[in-house]
Amino acid sequence: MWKSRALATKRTSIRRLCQCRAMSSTTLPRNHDIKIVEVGPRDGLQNEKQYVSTKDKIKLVQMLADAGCSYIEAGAFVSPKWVPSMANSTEVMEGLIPWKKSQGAVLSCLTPNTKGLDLAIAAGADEVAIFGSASEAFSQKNINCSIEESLARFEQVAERANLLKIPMRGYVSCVLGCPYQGSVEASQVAMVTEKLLELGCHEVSLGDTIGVGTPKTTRAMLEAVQATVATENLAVHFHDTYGMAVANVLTALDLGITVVDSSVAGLGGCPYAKGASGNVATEEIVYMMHGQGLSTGIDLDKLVDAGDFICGALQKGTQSKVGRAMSAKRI
Ligand SMILES: CC(C)(COP(=O)([O-])OP(=O)([O-])OC[C@H]1O[C@@H](n2cnc3c(N)ncnc32)[C@H](O)[C@@H]1OP(=O)([O-])[O-])[C@@H](O)C(=O)NCCC(=O)NCCSC(=O)C[C@@](C)(O)CC(=O)[O-]
Repeated sequence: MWKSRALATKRTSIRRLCQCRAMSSTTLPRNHDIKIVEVGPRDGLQNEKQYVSTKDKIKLVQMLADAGCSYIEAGAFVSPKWVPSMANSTEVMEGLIPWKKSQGAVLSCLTPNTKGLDLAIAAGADEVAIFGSASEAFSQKNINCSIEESLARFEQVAERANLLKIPMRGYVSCVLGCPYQGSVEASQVAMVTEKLLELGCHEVSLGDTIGVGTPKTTRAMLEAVQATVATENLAVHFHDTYGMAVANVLTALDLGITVVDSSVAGLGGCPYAKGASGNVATEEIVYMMHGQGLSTGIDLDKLVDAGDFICGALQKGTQSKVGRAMSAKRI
């Protein structure tokens, strides 16, 4: 009984994955089974106390692209008073322009308002991202306005981005819990996701900002969102605070979601979510996906090199178990 149910679930997941591959090829060019959005240079570094120079950020992006990362979130055009570590995003993006001409990687940046959008465009961003929240309290702390006000701000960003044909991604934070208000309703996650898609986002990334989700809560939340939103427009973004991130990614994959955000060396954390640890490490996701027979386009050895490089610059060890294991083997 259990076995046949498990088999039926597996078949449904594979069918969903195939449908998803077929659909995504009509929206965005995809050469691989899994699209990994490498968020290390932004989400990974935004919370670091240690100053990371423009030169080192540029080198990190280049090493990630060389490892095969084709989608890299390289910076954030947010208030430098709120997030000082992203203050050199213009210099980073501009420094990458000569190199970018010969590369296929899409470089994106966070843009909370039209001021951020203008700066991102001027600096040569290929894609921008607006970021909302499913939690009212987190929205106030993170971007200093209510959810409703944030959507009005994003409407202005979207109007201009759509006019200029700049692809726009959306984020919904706190999809499985909020550091300030506790539980978050899945219906609220679905509502904000739908609004961001209506504004023209090609993809919305669902963020477990404080990493409290388990496979069970992840499944329930994703199924609630999938009831109103097409699977091919969804991405997942897990922080690994309680060590559940890889299991949660696998749950999302089982539900047909093939876009995953992750951060090299498991860097990261959110300045507005105390105690939240880094994003799931890209090394872990690549290792797992390749082990599942799914392609990512990423060379794990070169990815580990990129992780070693940035950890050296930060003078700290990697948070990636795969990274640690592979480095130990090399020695
Ligand atoms: C949204 C604002 C700007 C509102 O901030 P505000 O203070 O309400 O905005 P304001 O319009 O009153 O402006 C205040 C000052 O900021 C400046 N300003 C205004 N906009 C910009 C801009 N775009 N770039 C640079 N400067 C800007 C503006 O010019 C002014 O400068 P002043 O006149 O005082 O010198 C602010 O709250 C902010 O920057 N917040 C940063 C939030 C952030 O970056 N959080 C971390 C990323 S989100 C996240 O981590 C979650 C995610 C995406 O990873 C998913 C997940 O994990 O769940």
